[in-house]
Amino acid sequence: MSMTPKSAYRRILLKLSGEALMGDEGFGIDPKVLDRMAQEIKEIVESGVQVGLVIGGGNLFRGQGLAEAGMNRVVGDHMGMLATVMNGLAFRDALHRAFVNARLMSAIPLNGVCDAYNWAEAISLLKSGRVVIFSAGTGNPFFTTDSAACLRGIEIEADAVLKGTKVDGVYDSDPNQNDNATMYKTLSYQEVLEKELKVMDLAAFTLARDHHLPVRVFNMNKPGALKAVVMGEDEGTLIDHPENLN
Ligand SMILES: Nc1ncnc2c1ncn2[C@@H]1O[C@H](COP(=O)(O)OP(=O)(O)OP(=O)(O)O)[C@@H](O)[C@H]1O
Ligand SMILES: O=c1ccn([C@@H]2O[C@H](COP(=O)(O)O)[C@@H](O)[C@H]2O)c(=O)[nH]1
Repeated sequence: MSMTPKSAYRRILLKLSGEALMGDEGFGIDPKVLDRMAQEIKEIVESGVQVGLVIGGGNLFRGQGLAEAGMNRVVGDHMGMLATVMNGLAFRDALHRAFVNARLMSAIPLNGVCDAYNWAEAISLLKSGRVVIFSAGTGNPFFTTDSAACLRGIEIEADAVLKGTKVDGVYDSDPNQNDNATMYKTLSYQEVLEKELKVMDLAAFTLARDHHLPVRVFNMNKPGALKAVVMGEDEGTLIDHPENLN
């Protein structure tokens, strides 16, 4: 009988911060971060977990920032969505180098570059053990990749959205602004809304709440944290309905 520990999830939607892909660089992608994350994903795929992936674009472009600099917001958002395709291309390449089978889909069709988003095909690929990267967000301006993560997470019937970010979890205030910020181990969706904690934008968050999709926030820069989350360990912050929290 196998003594391999069992993972807590059958299928996950993993959201990785685009900003965290910069590593020590000021802009763009640090290959060291890509390779480390690819290895961590390889380990969980080999343990039998199906992985859908959404990557942010904050290391390259954000529509809001571009609009503040004078650009049309919709054009800026288009650039932001294309930035997530670039991150997706780099990440698929890193997964292939790590011998992980991966497919890249885009909500904005880019013939000859990657596949167009197709729900049924994504489910079939996930079932066959491929990592599926969902890029170009929702395909619409005025949204974020957190909304895309929750949307795709619901569509693929993921057990949870695992949000990899640059801090250890959700705090009572921004830990990058306040040294005395305290981290929560668990939170209900309602508490997040009442305390106005910055976990995700409201559109993403209410989508998760209304579709009973748990969200776990963890630090993607902490080696082993993703594995710990997938094995059901008490890593980061879990957000769910109160009846599902201990
Ligand atoms: N209450 C809070 N708890 C945790 N982090 C917080 C909180 N308030 C603000 N933050 C900030 O939110 C940041 C993480 O945000 P998030 O992961 O959504 O964004 P991102 O890095 O901008 O992602 P992307 O690059 O994909 O757009 C943290 O680095 C932290 O400084
Ligand atoms: O559905 C979406 C998703 C994203 N965008 C634009 O892309 C950037 C990058 O995404 P982040 O979530 O901020 O990392 C975002 O700021 C938007 O400008 C979008 O328009 N629609």
